[in-house]
Amino acid sequence: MQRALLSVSDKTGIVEFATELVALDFELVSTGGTLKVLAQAGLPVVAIDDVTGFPEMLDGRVKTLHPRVHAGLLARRDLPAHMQTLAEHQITPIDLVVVNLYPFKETIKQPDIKLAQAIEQIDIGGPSMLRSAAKNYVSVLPVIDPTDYEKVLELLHTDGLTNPIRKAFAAKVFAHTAAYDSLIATYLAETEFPEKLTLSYEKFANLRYGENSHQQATAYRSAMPEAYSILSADIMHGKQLSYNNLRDADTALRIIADFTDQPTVVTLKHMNPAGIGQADTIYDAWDKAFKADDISIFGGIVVLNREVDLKTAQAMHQIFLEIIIAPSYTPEAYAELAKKKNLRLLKLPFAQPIAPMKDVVSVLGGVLVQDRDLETERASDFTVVSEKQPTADQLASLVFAQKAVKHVKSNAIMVAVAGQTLGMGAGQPNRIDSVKMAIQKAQTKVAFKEAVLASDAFFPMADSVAYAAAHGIQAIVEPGGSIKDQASIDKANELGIVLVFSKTRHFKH
Ligand SMILES: NC(=O)c1ncn([C@@H]2O[C@H](COP(=O)(O)O)[C@@H](O)[C@H]2O)c1NC=O
Repeated sequence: MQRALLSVSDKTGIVEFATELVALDFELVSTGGTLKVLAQAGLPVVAIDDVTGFPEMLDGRVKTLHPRVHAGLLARRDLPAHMQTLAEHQITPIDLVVVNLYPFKETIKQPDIKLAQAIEQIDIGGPSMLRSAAKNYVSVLPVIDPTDYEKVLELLHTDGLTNPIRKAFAAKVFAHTAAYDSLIATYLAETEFPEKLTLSYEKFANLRYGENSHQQATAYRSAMPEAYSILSADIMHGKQLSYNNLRDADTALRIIADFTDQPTVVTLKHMNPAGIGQADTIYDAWDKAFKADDISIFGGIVVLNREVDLKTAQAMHQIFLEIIIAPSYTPEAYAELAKKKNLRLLKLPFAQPIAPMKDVVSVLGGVLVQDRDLETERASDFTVVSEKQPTADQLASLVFAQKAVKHVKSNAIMVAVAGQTLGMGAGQPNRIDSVKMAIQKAQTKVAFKEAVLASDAFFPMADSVAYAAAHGIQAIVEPGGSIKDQASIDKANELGIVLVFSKTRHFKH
């Protein structure tokens, strides 16, 4: 007769599983709550106290932590000395361990949970048994997941528990206990940048491929998911998002989060905003965003921060788009947009701000961890450094341009008027080229005569100010901080334009 030890917090399917184990001639051993459920179902079960010779004690902190349990799990069946030791101490080997852990994650997700309550949900005995069983997987099968019960029964019935299959169960245990401990470590940590970085993510979806079709990829979601995340969005229509879609959509969500005060639309391609429009209605905001760059939007992503109405849907329907993300759609708008089979319609509430978590990027051989850039500047953060003062309209345009340029890949330049981007220079290795690109694009727009220019970082020399002024820009905002700031200020004064320092740099690499 083989022995199975069952000790589970999540009792889903345990009675059915245990019934089959009894039919397979297993002797069941169990801890308090699990024993009660099994006994109530009429199953023969030995109490853990009768195995250890000790009562479960200290409010359940010690139940299975005993040599009679762990020697029974860890003894090597192929070593006569080990089996002799078990016999000397009258310890019965354990062949199957069915354990799932105290729900620590679910506990800390609850609002207002106290540290003492969380600590009581740190499982000690369960992971210990699982680890012992997993180390000795050749002889002991650890089962951690109720969705595996059926598979385990089939393997037991068919004598299919080969060593590679047992090893896979062991690996699942160590991944699970590592993830469990990682959450505990993060929860208890007193520092944001610990000596050992342990991150806990769970498989979200296998992706068709990565950035390119020869790269495989999978999306993982944080074990503590954020509400405001592309991975939390409801895909109402269309197929699964690709790797590039997810990155682009994530960028779009980060951008629109900085524009909550008015109906706003962001169009996006290749991680850069193609256009940003703000207006009193969502249709007008769409119209401005679309007209900001009606070429780049082709095949792009649109994110809106208000309900999509029919008029806006009809306008968007004219264009080939990959994804639309909005907090809601009127039924008519949804019906209009859903006519396109391949267009993805996503729903995500925009009430929550971006969580002040860390962003992680990989480099060869490591990762870099930093705070998210959640700074946005208001007019009151600006210092006018030119002799010429901005008008109220220019100030509003400078604030809008500054918010927009933060989301453009460096070296970033944005030419805009309040409520509409007009031209962008993105990702050029020198700033003056970005200035030229942004102005060239913006010049084709009617609103250009009112346009201002924003730069994500300081101008290293006065050439950008000179070029902008020569091409009709009347006001510029940049963080300042260059040793040559004075040259830019002098140039602005010489050419009679406004120069404002925002103080905060917004590199985005
Ligand atoms: N303290 C121990 O020795 C111990 N042994 C097993 N457990 C856990 O107790 C739970 C099951 O308890 P019960 O059968 O009483 O409902 C399982 O989640 C199991 O992982 C323990 N609890 C916490 O560490």
